[in-house]
Amino acid sequence: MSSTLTTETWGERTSHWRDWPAKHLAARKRDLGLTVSVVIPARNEEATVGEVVSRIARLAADTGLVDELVVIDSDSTDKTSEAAARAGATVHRAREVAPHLDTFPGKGEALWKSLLVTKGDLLVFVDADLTQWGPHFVTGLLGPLLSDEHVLLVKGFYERLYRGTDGSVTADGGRVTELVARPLLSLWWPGLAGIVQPLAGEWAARRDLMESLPIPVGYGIELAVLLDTADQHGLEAIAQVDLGSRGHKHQASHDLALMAAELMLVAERRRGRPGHDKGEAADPVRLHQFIRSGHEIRGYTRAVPTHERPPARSVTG
Ligand SMILES: O=c1ccn([C@@H]2O[C@H](COP(=O)(O)OP(=O)(O)O[C@H]3O[C@H](CO)[C@@H](O)[C@H](O)[C@H]3O)[C@@H](O)[C@H]2O)c(=O)[nH]1
Ligand SMILES: O=C(O)[C@H](O)COP(=O)(O)O
Repeated sequence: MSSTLTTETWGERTSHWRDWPAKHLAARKRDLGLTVSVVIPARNEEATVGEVVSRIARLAADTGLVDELVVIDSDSTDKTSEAAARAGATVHRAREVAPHLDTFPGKGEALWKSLLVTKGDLLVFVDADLTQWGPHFVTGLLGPLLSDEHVLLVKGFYERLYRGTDGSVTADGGRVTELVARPLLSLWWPGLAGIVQPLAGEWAARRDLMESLPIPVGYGIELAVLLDTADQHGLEAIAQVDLGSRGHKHQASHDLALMAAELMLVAERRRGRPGHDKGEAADPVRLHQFIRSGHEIRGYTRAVPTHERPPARSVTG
């Protein structure tokens, strides 16, 4: 089945997960002699991480497509590590990986640390808070990497389900994608505007690529990797795959504002603001927010994570 996306630039680099049967991929992987690591970053995801791990572990056992299944516990205060290990993952705590390199909170940090403890030639990233998804996310993302050596980065895309507080489900998810990422790309990187889910937490990349890029420690990682890959390797290095539908645990809009600020910072740096080169820590950036309490409006600020890790290859030698 082909994807229905027909934009001129992206049409030919867009596929559907059904285009990539697991059996064919496993044979191709064997022929190429490549190994695959699936990495799941998780902070306080004890409710969902076990199911995500166990379904991918089953795919690994059934197909031989996954050589390593790793959860990076990102400073969880619940039983995420235990649930992930019980379900069959190898678990590392982000702060305990290469402790001499210090530690930062954040998803980007978890994925950067994963580069120091995994071995796969191909890396597949899957979020731990998924509620609607399937192991076809993994096979779909591997398809373009196993079929075309010029592809370095594969982004998943899907219908974004949104579960309201009353339990109703609509296709209105992806608030930061719609309100920040898409406008940023359309204004400043129109060549990338055909990426359907630029912030997708489900994506795959070659290790060589990942080890060559600076990685923002927070939620800027997806946008940074997309922009830097396009900048250094061209749009030909990027493919995307239709993965169907995806549901996940939602953050409050108020918290997503921090993510939005992180994305704007990543974009601003890559637009070349003087004195804010890639990978350089900026001055502290604070997000100003307000809470109403009775008749009072109270202002407060939160720190926006600004740090970017250097390319992993610079610390692994
Ligand atoms: O400090 C953190 C925060 C999150 N996570 C994990 O990262 C994944 C995604 O985090 P989540 O808070 O669910 O992000 P979303 O609100 O869903 O944000 C979307 O947009 C982000 C910005 O591009 C992407 O990083 C996410 O993967 C994508 O789902 C989950 O498994 C989290 O447990 C960590 O490991 N450490
Ligand atoms: O991609 C996004 O915009 C964020 O993950 C938020 O998604 P949500 O609005 O579906 O929670």
